[in-house]
Amino acid sequence: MSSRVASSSSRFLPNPKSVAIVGCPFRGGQTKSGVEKGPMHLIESGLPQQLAKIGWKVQFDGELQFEHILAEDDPPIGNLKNPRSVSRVSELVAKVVGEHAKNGQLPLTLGGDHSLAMGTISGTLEKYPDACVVWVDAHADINTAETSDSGNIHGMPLSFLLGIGTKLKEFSWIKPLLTPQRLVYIGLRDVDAGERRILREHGIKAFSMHDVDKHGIGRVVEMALDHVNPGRTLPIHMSFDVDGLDPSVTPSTGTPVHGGLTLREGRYICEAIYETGCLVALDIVEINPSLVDEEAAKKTVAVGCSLVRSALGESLL
Ligand SMILES: NC(=[NH2+])NCCC[C@H](N)C(=O)O
Ligand SMILES: [Mn+2]
Ligand SMILES: [Mn+2]
Repeated sequence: MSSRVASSSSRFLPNPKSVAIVGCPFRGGQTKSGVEKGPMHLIESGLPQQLAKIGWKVQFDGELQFEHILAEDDPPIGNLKNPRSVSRVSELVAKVVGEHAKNGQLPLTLGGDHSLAMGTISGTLEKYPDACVVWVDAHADINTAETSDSGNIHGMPLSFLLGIGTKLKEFSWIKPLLTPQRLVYIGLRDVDAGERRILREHGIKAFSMHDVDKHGIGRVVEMALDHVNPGRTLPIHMSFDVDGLDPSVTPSTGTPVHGGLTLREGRYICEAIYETGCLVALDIVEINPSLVDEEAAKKTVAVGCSLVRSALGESLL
């Protein structure tokens, strides 16, 4: 079994295994405070040491500093909240993630809210223009300024990456390099009406919780990969929103939705992606330690760490 992993893992995984942790204490893509504390909780609960223990060389130089680039005056554009801050932070994240990828490291981005994926995926596509995206989430995060009811940009990163919706000069740094065939979802169960339309019109493949119940997680991951990465030859960026898991597993998150993935299903997704040997970047986002009691926050952080370890090969040693 280890030889299977070793042979396939050489395709894109850095050798020796080297991960660069990008801590992003950012909350401007949504309105609840606390999600900016997610990265430090993951770090302080021992994530770097855990990754070192499973054979990774870990670089972590402290969290990214955003204060100096946050817009002092950031009125909504249309209904978009904090648009300039979201844009500037993501642009910085894109640079940092892109540089780590070019250095041959696997960038591991700790959020922060999911608007950061505009940056992380842009950074990945700089180095790997043909990368595909596996998006694990309760939500589709593909609203445009026109379809979003909330105006929260964490519900929109994919529309920017795909170049769907009105172009805004504030976000003109984003190259819409992602194509609808290179994106696949797992775990969806709270998709807005406008988002359904977008998914349908662009033929974007999504595996909802209904599909997980019907086929089982093993088959769902296989079908998802067959869709975006049929020969397992393309690099994979996995963007994991912890609200993809059931709130009983990850209670401490800003937009929980019942009926989600079990802990094992979440970890299985991560293990299966690792097993392809194609993982080049990983995001873990939307842990908000301030929303529930301390015990539930701790539990959510511990689950976040376990997802990362699974995606970096812990269970397949
Ligand atoms: N990354 C997230 N948790 N996104 C939640 C998005 C919820 C809703 N669809 C919205 O646009 O506001
Ligand atoms: Mn979500
Ligand atoms: Mn999300």
